[in-house]
Amino acid sequence: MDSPNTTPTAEDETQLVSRRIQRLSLHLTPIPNSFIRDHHQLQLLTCARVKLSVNTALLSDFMRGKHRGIQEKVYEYFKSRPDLQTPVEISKDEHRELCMRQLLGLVREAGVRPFRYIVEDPSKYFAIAEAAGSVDMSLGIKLGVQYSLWGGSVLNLGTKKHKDKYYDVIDNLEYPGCFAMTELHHGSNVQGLQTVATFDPITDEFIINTPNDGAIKWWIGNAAVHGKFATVFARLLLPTHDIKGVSDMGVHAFIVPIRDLKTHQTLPGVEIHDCGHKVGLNGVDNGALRFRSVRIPRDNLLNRFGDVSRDGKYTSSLPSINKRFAATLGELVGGRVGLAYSSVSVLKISITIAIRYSLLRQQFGPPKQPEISILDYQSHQHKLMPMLASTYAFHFASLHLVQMYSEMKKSHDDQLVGDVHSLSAGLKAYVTSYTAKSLSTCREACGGHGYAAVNRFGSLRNDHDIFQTFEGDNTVLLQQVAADLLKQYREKFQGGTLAVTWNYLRESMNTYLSQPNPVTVRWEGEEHLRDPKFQLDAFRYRTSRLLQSVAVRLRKHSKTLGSFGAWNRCLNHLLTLAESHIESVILAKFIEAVQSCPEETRATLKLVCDLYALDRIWNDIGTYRIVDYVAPNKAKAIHKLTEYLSFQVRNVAGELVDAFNLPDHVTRAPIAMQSEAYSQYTQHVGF
Ligand SMILES: Cc1cc2nc3c(=O)[nH]c(=O)nc-3n(C[C@H](O)[C@H](O)[C@H](O)COP(=O)(O)OP(=O)(O)OC[C@H]3O[C@@H](n4cnc5c(N)ncnc54)[C@H](O)[C@@H]3O)c2cc1C
Repeated sequence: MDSPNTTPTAEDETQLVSRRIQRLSLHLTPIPNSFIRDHHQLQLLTCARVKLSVNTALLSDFMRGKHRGIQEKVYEYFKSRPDLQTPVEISKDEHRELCMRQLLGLVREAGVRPFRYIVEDPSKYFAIAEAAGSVDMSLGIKLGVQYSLWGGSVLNLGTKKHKDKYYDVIDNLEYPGCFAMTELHHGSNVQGLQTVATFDPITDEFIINTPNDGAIKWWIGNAAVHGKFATVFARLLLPTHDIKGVSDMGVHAFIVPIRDLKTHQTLPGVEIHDCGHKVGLNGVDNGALRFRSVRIPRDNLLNRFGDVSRDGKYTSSLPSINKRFAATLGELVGGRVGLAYSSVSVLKISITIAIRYSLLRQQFGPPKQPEISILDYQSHQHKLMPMLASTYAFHFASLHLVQMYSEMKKSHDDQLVGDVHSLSAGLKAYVTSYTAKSLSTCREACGGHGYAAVNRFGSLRNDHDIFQTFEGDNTVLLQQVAADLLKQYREKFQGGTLAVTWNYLRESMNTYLSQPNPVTVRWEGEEHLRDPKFQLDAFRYRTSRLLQSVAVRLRKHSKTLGSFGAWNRCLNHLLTLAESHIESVILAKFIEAVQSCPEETRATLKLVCDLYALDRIWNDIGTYRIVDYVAPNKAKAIHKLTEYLSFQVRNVAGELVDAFNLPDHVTRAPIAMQSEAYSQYTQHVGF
């Protein structure tokens, strides 16, 4: 056995190390868990750079996706225009103007036209938005407000007449616009919006009105400075001849001009204020809007899901207010898809900086020996390696989401629409929460130098933080996932079909809900623990248990508390269920990527995937232990193997971040310019 029972001598250790290197060079030959002893590990790390050989170029090719070309065009454009790069210190007003110039430059000078891809090829649109966000997150969001929110609402909620009138001027930025949904009193609860649009049959116009201060549109991107138009979400009111006088048809979207096209003066009846300096994203001009009987032509109703005729009759292909509301919001999921995708990109930048610096930075070491790299500390590996594995996992999952979204845009298949809705909500919530926490961990992993603004963690963290809230608050979105799972669960027992993402529930619910096999719960061999079937089964088992148990609890509590109260009583359980499900979807996509990647990259990706899976299982080991899905010896083996895999990933961490293929002028942090050691950093402060 490799694992000695007595304390090894220095000679034993050296032999041990050299045998180990031989074995590891044979691409991850399984090694008994007992091999790793804490006191050995530092020795191993300091004596040898044990390394799996990584084909970085091939891995990078596999990762880069089909739209890398247009992303490089974005990067190159900004590299060629240093005057358009955002300086570390900049005032709010300057940042807003710069951000607008960046967008104009990208669209008009570099000829990158995102708008056409919103419908034609969404994956290309997301690739452009991601690259723009890597240049400056404010730019990515401003671009998103213009094209995905304002432009997307016109294309997706309007009809041909709107497209004919607005397409070109949105595309070329002649008409910068806003998406005005949120109000002071209502953000997540969109059905509670109070702004009204009352039809006036005499003049054939809608009258847009803010009935009280709570209905002031708040946080509206592009409103404070640049916007000329806004898509305003308001309750459509039709005059009736009964005692009520009006009939409320629910929330609809209207195009409302807010500034004069020539003079840029605010139009009569519109009052605009600046939401002011924010925690981050100060390149985006968020504003508040109040409307005082602003008249717009009837044609300005975005009438794809509901229309009003000249004589004030309402028509819709959808039978109820709820269905129309769902269809309207359903068209807006693209924003969530984009945020999930861009959040992965932020995580890539952040982990790249942290890992490059952690490889460079040396602190302490064994007596009379050189100092070691901080990434050689087990604690550092524990902070950063599962995060690196998660970044890879999220990369594949978000690509899958983008693919599904693109298919949905083409086919409009009902089942796919439901699936994309849930998955985009879940992934957006899960990934953005994870990235937000990771940004702080990365900063801390870089010590004091991580705190220098030039090294980017501050702005990345501040700019990204709101990703957890806009386009749907994460806690609210996860509830949508849980609600969908419960719906699918009920349908399953009524013999209905399941959407693609939940298919595993039908296939294996019964297996998962039976008692765990008393033999396999004790299996602790590395081969078993690294078997994707074991890993995926463990994830799905947890989701199935959570789903079944919450369904029982909801039924019980709703008898006394009603459905709203019961939901609230089980809320934490529901959120855990949603996260668990999303984790299992992420793992399934990662396993597929391992299976489909080029042969030469498989060992590397399999290693990273195993770390992702086992780290997540270990994080939730209590759940598995409570139901005896995992016996104590197996739990211990999982823990040891997770640490060992972290160590193995550390040995290829540099190559793994290189495979993200982020040029230095995109990562920008001087501490991440590994080839030049500290020279960029010292130059930055004036040496
Ligand atoms: C920088 C920025 C830019 C924005 N841009 C735009 C824009 O261009 N256009 C636009 O229309 N809007 C925009 N928004 C608004 C944004 O979409 C909303 O902030 C978001 O939808 C959340 O709404 P809220 O702020 O009212 O939070 P709330 O809904 O009040 O939520 C507050 C807290 O309550 C919790 N909570 C709420 N409901 C529940 C529930 N059912 N269960 C459990 N917990 C709950 C949430 O988790 C959250 O922690 C922007 C916001 C910001 C900050």
